[in-house]
Amino acid sequence: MTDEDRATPRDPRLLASVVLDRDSTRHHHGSDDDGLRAAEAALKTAAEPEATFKDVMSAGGRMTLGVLFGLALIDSVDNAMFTVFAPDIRESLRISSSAVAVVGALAGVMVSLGALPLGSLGDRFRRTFIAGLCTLGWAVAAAGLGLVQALWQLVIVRIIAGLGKANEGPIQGSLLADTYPPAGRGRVFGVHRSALPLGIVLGPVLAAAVAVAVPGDRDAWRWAFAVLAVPAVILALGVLRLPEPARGRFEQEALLGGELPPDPDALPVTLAAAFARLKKIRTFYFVMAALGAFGLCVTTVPIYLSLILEDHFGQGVEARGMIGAVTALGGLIGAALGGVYSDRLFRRSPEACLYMGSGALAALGVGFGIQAYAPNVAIYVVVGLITSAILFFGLVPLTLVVASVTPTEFRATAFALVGLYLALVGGLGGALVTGLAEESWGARAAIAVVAPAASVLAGIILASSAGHLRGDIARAAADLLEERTERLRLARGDEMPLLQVSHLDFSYGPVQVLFDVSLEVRQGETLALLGTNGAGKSSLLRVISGLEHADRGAVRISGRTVTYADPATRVKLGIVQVPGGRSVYPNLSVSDNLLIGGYTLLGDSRNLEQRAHDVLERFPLLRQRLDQPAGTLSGGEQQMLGLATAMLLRPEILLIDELSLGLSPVMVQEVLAIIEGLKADGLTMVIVEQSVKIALSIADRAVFMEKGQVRFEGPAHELAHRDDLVRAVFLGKGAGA
Ligand SMILES: Nc1ncnc2c1ncn2[C@@H]1O[C@H](COP(=O)(O)OP(=O)(O)OP(=O)(O)O)[C@@H](O)[C@H]1O
Repeated sequence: MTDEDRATPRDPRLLASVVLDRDSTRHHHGSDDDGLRAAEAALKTAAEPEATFKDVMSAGGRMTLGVLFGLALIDSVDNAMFTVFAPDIRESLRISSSAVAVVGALAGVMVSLGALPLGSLGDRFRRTFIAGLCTLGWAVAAAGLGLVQALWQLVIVRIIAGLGKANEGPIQGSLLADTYPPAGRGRVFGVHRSALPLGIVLGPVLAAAVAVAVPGDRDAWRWAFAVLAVPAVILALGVLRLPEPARGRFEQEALLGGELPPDPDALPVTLAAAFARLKKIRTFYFVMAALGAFGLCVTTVPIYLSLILEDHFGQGVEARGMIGAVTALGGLIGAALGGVYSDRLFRRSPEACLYMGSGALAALGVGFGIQAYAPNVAIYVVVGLITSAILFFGLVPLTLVVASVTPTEFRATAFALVGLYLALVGGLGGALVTGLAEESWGARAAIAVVAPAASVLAGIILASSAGHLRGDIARAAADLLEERTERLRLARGDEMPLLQVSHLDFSYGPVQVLFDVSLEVRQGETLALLGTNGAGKSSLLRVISGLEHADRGAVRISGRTVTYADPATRVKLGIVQVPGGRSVYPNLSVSDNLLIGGYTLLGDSRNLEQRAHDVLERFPLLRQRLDQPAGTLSGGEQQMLGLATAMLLRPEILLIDELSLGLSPVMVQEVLAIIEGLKADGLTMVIVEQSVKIALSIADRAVFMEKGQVRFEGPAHELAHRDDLVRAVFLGKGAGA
């Protein structure tokens, strides 16, 4: 037993509570806690005993991997066949070589473009349905390819084919992660990835077989693609019948001892919220940066390597295809070894698995550099076999690392981003950099410079994320545990706070302004949010109402998690914010302001007139000015109009920023009278207010914030006696309240 084992409990649930405790200690003391990382490493090993591939298959069933492998294989075969048949397609359709090349690249571009929307859909809807539909579309495109007569038709079918293929990374990746236990995921990803090199080998074989079957036919390629449509349809039907696993089920079982019951009220994750969260997962951020750099090397360099085969070794199209197929065999071996070793290393230590990936990334570019200067074809092929093996050996652990640090709610989006960075960021950059280098120095020197530089840089970036890996895994685990605690509270029928903010971190770009903020507001309560200048009060309100997205933590309304929901959804659930300052359409009349404000936020005109009529009962002053342009209202009247518009939305909880800012004392009294009326009617409110006196006169409870942290929370009358805090607000504002 190692020291690490002794220092951390073996029971996953106990471990997760260690994680939570240590995480909160880290927040309070502001220090990074090594113990947290050690705990999470043990969590991984404790939760998952070593499993044979047979165990892994019996846990998830062979069907899912079999069908998804089949899908990946026909995708790859299709690509390979398109390359092989490119000259025939060119002749049949009487189009130029460059047109065929552009169309050939089109499918790849569509894979990149389609991945993100598909990933986002995959985080919301049945992934088996999406994958099935994409494959059916793909099958239609393959059959259609056999029928095309003109370039534009070719473009359309290849666009459809590319979109169909785009499900592979995000949808199939996340399905695999949720179907097979983490202890065997490396091997599962390895098998799935090996479909790509296998397709490169089989594509030319199938093409040759069809050419033999239809001898002398210039249109043999049409038959080849039509043939491919048959297994595609069968696989599409197969994927539609696959079981849809719950998202994150293995993580839940390991940590919580069972799956969380499905949440029928779960709200869709918005892309913006997923991005905000993902970019704050440091390991993920580093992986993306590394892949951007790696893409410089891996997307365009192989094309220049192929040019070298022609220019320096005089190899024609067929020979080049053959060499491509032979070197792809290395990829098969690499993917298999990558799967076995990444599982083994991850079990031992997640960092080791990461280093395996970074070492492979770095080695690949060096391998390409050597391949570019191969003295003859034989050495070129041998080095090509090795580089192909290294590539697939390195991609598997990366997938495993990404799966382990990303929240399971948007793992498909995370997988989509991986592909996007590699292909678009790296690919476009690679085309530019390698192209410029090739023009100046020739293909060989360009490869020898660009490929090692980019891939060693990628390896270094990736390796330097190792220090964050355990902490990121631990935080993903802790978030899951916290979600479970809240769901249990809800299921038990405990009285839930109307608003709950839990362990919230938030940053503007690199600058963090909220640190582990937690607070609760009960039904009917008025909470004053006080604090020094720049303490983060407005930012907190913006995160609650969804105008900004948290780096970490949760926002719930009546126990329902809205953390990843968009502002409009939150408005519909009753979270309504009255923005600070003058927030009216100045050229529109007061009544139009009300109606438009209500319409844009509600998205329809549901009884708006009636609602406006009801709301105006409270705002007699506005009623007298209904036809007056809002811009001509005084500051206080505009503040009232903002309040009235918010009330039109029938909020469950009203968030008011800077209630009395810039108002005359008389106007303050009028606004306060309205707020008191709302309070008497039982409306729940959070009020950010500069004046402690005003705030404490209407609030039941107060929260005092300083430098992004909650310093005091308690009954309003208690805060009135905390001279230190009250003085801080006075001093912070510099003016009396
Ligand atoms: N859009 C923004 N971009 C970058 N930084 C911002 C942005 N808005 C606010 N900040 C910074 O975030 C921190 C918190 O600001 P916030 O407005 O939330 O504080 P506050 O408590 O409402 O302050 P005040 O009472 O002075 O309005 C401040 O340091 C501020 O400079």
